[in-house]
Amino acid sequence: MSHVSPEPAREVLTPVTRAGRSLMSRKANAGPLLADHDAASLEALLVRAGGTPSAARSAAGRVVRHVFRNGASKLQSTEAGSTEEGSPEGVGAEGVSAEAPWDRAALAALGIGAWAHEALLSLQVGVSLSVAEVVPAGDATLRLALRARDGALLESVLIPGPGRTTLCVSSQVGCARACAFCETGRLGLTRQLSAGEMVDQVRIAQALWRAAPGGGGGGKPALSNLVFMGMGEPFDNLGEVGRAIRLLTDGRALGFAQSRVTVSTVGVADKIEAFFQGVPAELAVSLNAPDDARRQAIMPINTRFPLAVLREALLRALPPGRRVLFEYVLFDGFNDAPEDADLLAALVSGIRCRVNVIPCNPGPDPRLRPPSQERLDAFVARLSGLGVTTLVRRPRGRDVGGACGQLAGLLRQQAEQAAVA
Ligand SMILES: C[S@@+](CC[C@H](N)C(=O)[O-])C[C@H]1O[C@@H](n2cnc3c(N)ncnc32)[C@H](O)[C@@H]1O
Ligand code: SF4
Repeated sequence: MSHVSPEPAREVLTPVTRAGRSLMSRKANAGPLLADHDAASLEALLVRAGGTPSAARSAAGRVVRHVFRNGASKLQSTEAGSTEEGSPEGVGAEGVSAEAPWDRAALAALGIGAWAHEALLSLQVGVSLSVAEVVPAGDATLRLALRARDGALLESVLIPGPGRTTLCVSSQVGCARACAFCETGRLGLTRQLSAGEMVDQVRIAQALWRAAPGGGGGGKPALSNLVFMGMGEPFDNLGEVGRAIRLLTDGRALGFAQSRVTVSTVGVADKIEAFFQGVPAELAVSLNAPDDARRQAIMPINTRFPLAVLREALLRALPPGRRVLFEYVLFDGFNDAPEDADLLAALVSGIRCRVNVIPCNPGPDPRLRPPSQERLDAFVARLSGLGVTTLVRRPRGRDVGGACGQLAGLLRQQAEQAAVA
């Protein structure tokens, strides 16, 4: 558990670019968020405020139910069709408003004593992000550009499916890991997101989806699945990611099933054990190459954690009955030969897993292109033939820059405008 901090960070990690230059100030922020807490850290806060452990636990439980479960039904998107920066067709929202009442009377009505009121009312319960842009793709995917209280821009992607609706959540603004094929990696790291900012991506998406024609109760499946596969490397922000997921999966709060929440890591091997011990979610690991030489060429993380180290860490930490989802982005002529499927099968052998094969989306390096359908089919057939459970992840939202590895759009526009000015 050493990497999963029990307390919300009062100040996020120093925001720096890859060049080490400070980009963002959080001074403008209007105070700590209730959603930065899970029930356990809220309980600890209430003990510090003078409550007994049992009174604090009971009050924390009532508060998370009031704000995140009962309050969720009151969250609404406002002004459909109008956004801060434009009026996309279909779903649109200026913001998300009308949360649960939050004052002394509301707390008293919950049976929470006056001893806890000041500490609780110092926390903001409103959604901390505003909707900057909602961009619908041709395949019904929605790319959501969201603005934090300090002006930082981040993106989430809502992916409706026939049987389920999934939200792709960001864990950082940018990413420090610099994978050659990923637009987010090209940005460098701007700053960490807090747990509350991750929870608020979900709260906003839920409200927008409910308001969408046919969304939510209107016949389309409700938002039920979360994948931490948006901007950023979740294991580089594991304390906040863990706290967000504990709140998201708390039955009194947002109530997502652990089996429907997946965290994807680039392969930060020394945090895998902490993940399994402290985060109630499934694990995905991005492999993307079948040997060290090629992985190193496109993923700088491989220098620190080569494939053998990653494999060893997984074998050691994977709890009984659990399995890993391996992600393998397929690049034409680079890692998609039949012999590469053989190497990949050997790499994952002995690990309970599935492999998700992902045809590459256009990214920063024009030399990395998706394979032909024939090569994709041949690779999948070869891997499956070796006994590896293999699925193909079809690109969603590619036409609006919302597919895997493409999230960076608004941030890059902003940087380009700043360069011109
Ligand atoms: C954007 S990452 C975020 C999560 C985490 N940082 C990671 O790398 O696993 C989510 C997934 O997108 C994949 N990805 C990145 N760039 C891509 C691209 N251009 N085409 C297809 N998938 C890509 C990554 O390999 C990873 O499996
Ligand atoms: S693939 Fe993941 S780890 Fe690599 S740069 Fe993109 S977001 Fe970061």
